[in-house]
Amino acid sequence: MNESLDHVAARLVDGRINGVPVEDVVDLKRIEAAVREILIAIGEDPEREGLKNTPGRVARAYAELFAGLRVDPAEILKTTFAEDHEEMVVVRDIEVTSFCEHHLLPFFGVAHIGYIPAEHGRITGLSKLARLVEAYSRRPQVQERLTSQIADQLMATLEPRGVVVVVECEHMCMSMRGIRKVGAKTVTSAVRGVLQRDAKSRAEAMSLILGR
Ligand SMILES: Nc1nc2c(ncn2[C@@H]2O[C@H](COP(=O)(O)OP(=O)(O)OP(=O)(O)O)[C@@H](O)[C@H]2O)c(=O)[nH]1
Ligand SMILES: [Zn+2]
Repeated sequence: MNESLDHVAARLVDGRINGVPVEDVVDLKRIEAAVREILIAIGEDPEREGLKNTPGRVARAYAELFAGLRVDPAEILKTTFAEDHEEMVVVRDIEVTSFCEHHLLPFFGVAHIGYIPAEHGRITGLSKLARLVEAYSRRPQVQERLTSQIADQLMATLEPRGVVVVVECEHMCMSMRGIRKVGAKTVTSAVRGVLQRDAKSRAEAMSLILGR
């Protein structure tokens, strides 16, 4: 299987995800067999008209939904620009759709990312922040890890003065089943560098991020 997809806005087009054949992204046959087994186990008939093509569909959907596992997030941040901007850059409301690794049910919401470039440092293209979110969310996840992985990758690759990441999501495993609390939002944050040390900068970052 391919180690890496060249970018992450994973979409299945003509049997390919970002140009990579779908069978190189996941083991389609294995997923198909497993889904067929699940259908039998829940008491369904996998041969009936409506379900006949379901194992194949699920396999192709999983290739798209878990494509982040084949992406090297450091690659995404390779294109940078030298810029003397030593103030906060914030991209707010980046859509998140991911899968809780405990139940393989979706969680979804938004991520907000802020960073302060280093003195005479480098900035990244704004879309790369959203691509980073995609790379880490298109895999089995927990929200806390998603949040800290984004922050840590930005620190490691861009070497900024500070980073803050806030993720707000609703988890289907809490609303569709189990405790069944629809609308409960989980908010996680990861703060790194100067923003961790300096309460005033952190407060400014948070007010920009939360838009209040
Ligand atoms: N910390 C954290 N927990 C999560 C996340 N997604 C799902 N969970 C929780 O993972 C836990 C798994 O708990 P278990 O007791 O092993 O599983 P369960 O019996 O299905 O739990 P219930 O959901 O309480 O019915 C649940 O409390 C979920 O709410 C996440 O992103 N972060
Ligand atoms: Zn869950």
